[in-house]
Amino acid sequence: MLLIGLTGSIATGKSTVSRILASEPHSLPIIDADRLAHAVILPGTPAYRAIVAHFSSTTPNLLYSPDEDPTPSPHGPSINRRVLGQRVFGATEQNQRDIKVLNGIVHPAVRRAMLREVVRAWLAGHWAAVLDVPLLFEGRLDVFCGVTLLVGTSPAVQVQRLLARDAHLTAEDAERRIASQMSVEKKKALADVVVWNDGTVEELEVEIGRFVARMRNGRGWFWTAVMATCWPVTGAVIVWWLLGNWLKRRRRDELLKKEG
Ligand SMILES: CC(C)(COP(=O)(O)OP(=O)(O)OC[C@H]1O[C@@H](n2cnc3c(N)ncnc32)[C@H](O)[C@@H]1O)[C@@H](O)C(=O)NCCC(=O)NCCS
Ligand SMILES: Nc1ncnc2c1ncn2[C@@H]1O[C@H](COP(=O)(O)OP(=O)(O)OP(=O)(O)O)[C@@H](O)[C@H]1O
Repeated sequence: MLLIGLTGSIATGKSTVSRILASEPHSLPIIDADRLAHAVILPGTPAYRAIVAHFSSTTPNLLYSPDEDPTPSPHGPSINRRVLGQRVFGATEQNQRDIKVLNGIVHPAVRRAMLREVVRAWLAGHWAAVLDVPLLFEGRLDVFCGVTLLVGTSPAVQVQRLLARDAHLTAEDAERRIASQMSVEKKKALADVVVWNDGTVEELEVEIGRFVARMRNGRGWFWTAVMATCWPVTGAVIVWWLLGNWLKRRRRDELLKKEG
């Protein structure tokens, strides 16, 4: 099964691309890291307890009051993600420390949940699955993907779409969220395929259709049959390919370092 690592900065169109890939004629399973990150911090989970223990005493209104809680639970009040986002996204040293702590709590749980969904997609016999992960390169999850697909927009379109979608964010909030991610230029250097999404959704659908066709054509029936029936070959190919991906990523990191 081909793992397609889908990434991009905030509001560049990952969910829109995911929707295209999930619907006819592609019908691919989508493993959405944002959705999983929300699920693993619900009341009663270990990540919830760790976040409350670390942030609640210094973050007013971190937890919803019972009458405002959008997802009431018998395990306790939900975390107000808007409030937590305001606490951790930003350029100050305190923000950097906070996001590190939050990532350290949430990311291992998300990775475990992702692995479970990948196995489920594979058992269901899909030819490919999409890992929709905003922090694919930052978390080095690209190493596990057969191909990485970056969705990009120009900065002006990105801010305009972000503010139109998330009306509660101010222009300053938007800039802070964008600033807490790797730059688009760097992501472009790390991605295998780049799709530019400054145009219409219809134009995006055509681009994605071309990308899927290329991926399908690249999968020879002979190797697919050998991999499906001969486990030692499958194991050897996976190890070989992981090593290749790791080396490719190292080369790209070195190039980026040289370019400063
Ligand atoms: C801070 C939180 C509570 C804010 O929740 P909120 O619902 O307001 O935003 P949401 O989760 O939908 O994220 C929107 C976008 O923000 C960006 N973003 C989210 N987390 C991070 C992060 N740790 N670093 C940089 N950008 C991030 C991504 O582009 C994401 O698509 C939430 O984003 C979170 O728990 N983040 C830490 C976990 C994480 O890294 N999630 C990203 C996928 S693993
Ligand atoms: N080509 C397009 N034309 C017009 N609007 C678009 C286009 N692509 C995406 N949008 C809109 O831009 C907003 C951001 O897109 P989307 O939610 O897909 O981005 P995202 O990368 O998944 O965001 P996030 O990082 O926050 O999860 C949405 O409101 C979406 O409907």
